[in-house]
Amino acid sequence: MGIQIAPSILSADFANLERDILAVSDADWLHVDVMDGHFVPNLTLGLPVVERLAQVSPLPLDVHLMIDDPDRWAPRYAEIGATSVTFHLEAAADPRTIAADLRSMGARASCAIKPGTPVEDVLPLLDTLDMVLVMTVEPGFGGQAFMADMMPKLRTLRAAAEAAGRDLWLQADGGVARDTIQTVVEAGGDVLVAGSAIYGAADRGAEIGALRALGEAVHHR
Ligand SMILES: O=C(CO)[C@@H](O)[C@H](O)COP(=O)(O)O
Repeated sequence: MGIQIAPSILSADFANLERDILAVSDADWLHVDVMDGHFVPNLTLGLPVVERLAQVSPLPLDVHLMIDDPDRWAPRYAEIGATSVTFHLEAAADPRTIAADLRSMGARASCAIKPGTPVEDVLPLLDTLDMVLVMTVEPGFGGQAFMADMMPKLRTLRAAAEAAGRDLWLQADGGVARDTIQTVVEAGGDVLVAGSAIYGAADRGAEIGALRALGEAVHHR
């Protein structure tokens, strides 16, 4: 499996989402941050908008739910066409059932952990998951500084997946840019979310290409 570049539309122009989605069509996945103003101190978009994004996006939709009660809402995002649905472990009442529901609907089941959540908390769930998202900033906002001290979590997860013979996707989200992407890939990350790095670039396609080349140069799986 090669690395996947996933532009985060949190850094796009929300008045021109279709235009800004088409501007990153050289990427692999489209990362959509759903925030509810409760689980995180920011509010973005919800089901009706994501449903339309799924219809206009040429890329598979990678939905990151930063919301309370993912047990109720996560399957709804699979229903409207998300390819991956990530829920936060800290918000989930029954993560195994959420993951099973997502898989039964044909979506990739993914669980995220915030910087303060120990990686050990997600390890018992790996058999139910297709991806784990390691937050490399506090969730809520784009443009924050990358937390290199999250890399041991990626290493632990990659080692656990390999020991179990699993092709687990490992996503890193927050502060991923040209100067940090190789650190993430070396630690075992293979799905790289980048918001400000891509949307802040004058040529978004070129930035995606540059990030991919840097990541591929150190990717050994
Ligand atoms: O989930 C989040 C923030 O909570 C991210 O997806 C951000 O959108 C990443 O933005 P950058 O750090 O790449 O600017």
